[in-house]
Amino acid sequence: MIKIAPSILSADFAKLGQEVKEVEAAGAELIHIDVMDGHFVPNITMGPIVVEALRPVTNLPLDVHLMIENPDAYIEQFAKAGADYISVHVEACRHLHRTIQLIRSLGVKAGVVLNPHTPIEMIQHILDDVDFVLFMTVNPGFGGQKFISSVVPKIEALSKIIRERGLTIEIEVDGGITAETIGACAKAGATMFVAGSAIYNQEDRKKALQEIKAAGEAVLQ
Ligand SMILES: O=C(CO)[C@H](O)[C@H](O)COP(=O)(O)O
Ligand SMILES: [Fe+2]
Repeated sequence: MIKIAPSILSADFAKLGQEVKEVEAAGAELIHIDVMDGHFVPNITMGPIVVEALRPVTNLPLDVHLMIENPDAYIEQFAKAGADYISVHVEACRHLHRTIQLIRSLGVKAGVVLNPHTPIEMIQHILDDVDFVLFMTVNPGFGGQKFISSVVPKIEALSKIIRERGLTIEIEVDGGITAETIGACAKAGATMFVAGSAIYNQEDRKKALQEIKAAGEAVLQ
């Protein structure tokens, strides 16, 4: 089962509601919202008011990817705004266990994100407490970057640990996902895929989304 989460980072911000509705109609399973603060990453994007504005526009779960310092200070605002999934970077959290508990206490699915160079050992003691793990396959901060294939063995290794420990954690992949790159990640055990430029920068978004999903499902058959 492959879930596609279009990232609105590559959408037209002047008509965000329409852009979300379009990918929902095209078959998306989640809407991915990239929150950047200009500190943790060298870019500034959107905050809770955008999540709140989009909440009534779609029935899809809102997947909020926090690329910010001190996420604890903003998690409640994002939850109240309507986030269904919130993920935080292990590199940005001083007290990761506390942060994950905070997200869950608000009734939101909690995820931890690893940058391309961050080893999976960093999260082995939080696996009992998270709903999903997000692997960055680009350095966070911008859409439209090239997929970093050296992350794939990390996905494979985590999938094996999840299986061995009998956990029910979903694996999400974010960055440079296309019909060409999704297969290796799906084969490695990922089930949720963020795609920004590969959907929103295309003339026919529905066709682009369906091709990416089909390429992911093809390797599972
Ligand atoms: O978190 C992100 C960047 O930090 C984005 O979700 C990601 O880059 C999506 O864009 P694309 O599919 O174009 O790579
Ligand atoms: Fe993201």
